[in-house]
Amino acid sequence: MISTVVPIPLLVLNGMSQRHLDQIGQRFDVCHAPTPAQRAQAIAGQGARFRAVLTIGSVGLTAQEIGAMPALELVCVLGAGYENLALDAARARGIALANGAGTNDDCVADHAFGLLIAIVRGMRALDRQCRAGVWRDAIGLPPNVSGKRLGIFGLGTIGRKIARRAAGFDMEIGYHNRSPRADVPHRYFGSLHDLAAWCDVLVCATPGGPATHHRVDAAVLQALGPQGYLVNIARGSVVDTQALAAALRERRIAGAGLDVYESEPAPPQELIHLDNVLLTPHVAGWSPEAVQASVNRFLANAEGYFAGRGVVSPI
Ligand SMILES: NC(=O)C1=CN([C@@H]2O[C@H](COP(=O)(O)OP(=O)(O)OC[C@H]3O[C@@H](n4cnc5c(N)ncnc54)[C@H](O)[C@@H]3O)[C@@H](O)[C@H]2O)C=CC1
Ligand SMILES: O=CC(=O)O
Repeated sequence: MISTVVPIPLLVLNGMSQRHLDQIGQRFDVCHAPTPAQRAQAIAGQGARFRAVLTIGSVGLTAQEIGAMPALELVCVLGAGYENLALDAARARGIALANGAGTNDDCVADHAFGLLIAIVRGMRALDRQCRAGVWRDAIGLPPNVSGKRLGIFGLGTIGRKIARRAAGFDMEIGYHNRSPRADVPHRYFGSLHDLAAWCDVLVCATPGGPATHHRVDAAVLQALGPQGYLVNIARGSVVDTQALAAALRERRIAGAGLDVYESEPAPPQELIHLDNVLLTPHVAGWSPEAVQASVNRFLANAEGYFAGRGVVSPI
């Protein structure tokens, strides 16, 4: 039987594999525009027909673009963050909003913990020294991870997954959120500065955006201290890059493991020559499993919305 249902026009702004575009294309009329030029051209030429947009946090969607799509009803982001999505403009239009909360949390928590272990145990330097024939007695021994104090800035979906992993290492766990959570046994700190002064490793797992901009500043790094480590899998904007580079250079903190940067899509020049920092290319939330789960969540959100049931994971 030939279907007479007309597929709904969907603008996809993020990079995506052909396999996933094909999966989405079975149900939607996909226009894939991952480069700035393609995006501008798609919105200028076909803006009037799109009823849905798929994007990611870093790529976002601006108020001006929303204004150029009069039929737009639904905006979804793959993954968790949505810091560059013009929420106010979308809400003012009554546009439904959804993200992929919880689709990549295990992947991010694994990655955060990988960075944590690698920086505390000094894996980067050990690897280099081992290849150069430097053996154990000639180096300073890196400390234990087990038993250390972990401070989590942003104890949400991902922060709690990091805490679960830390519990397996007998770490003491403290956290800072805007307010304490009733559903966790961990110690709450009303100030990020106090959390940093208490912990051995500070992990950032908050959203980006103005409310968290440069919350990890020179004073917080000073409180973390020369034996302290920083892990950032949240957003680059959460950490003041200049303050971090100075603290690492002057050994006012022991080390850092970073997945996200203010300067994406590249790490800052100030950091790349430093030995006490481990850098990964904003990949913490991206694994084949996590991407597939995010695509499936997008389909559940979009199909739910267009079937009149509403989205599964609203923003
Ligand atoms: N590096 C990567 O590949 C990935 C990074 N992320 C980042 O992780 C973030 C967190 O994701 P989820 O845990 O799913 O979000 P979530 O919303 O479940 O948790 C965020 C937590 O941060 C806290 N928070 C928010 N604003 C705050 C503020 N101003 N001060 C103190 N605490 C605040 C919230 O209370 C909440 O507990 C995302 O928004 C995204 O930016 C997420 C996935 C992958
Ligand atoms: O950065 C990735 C996300 O899921 O947010």
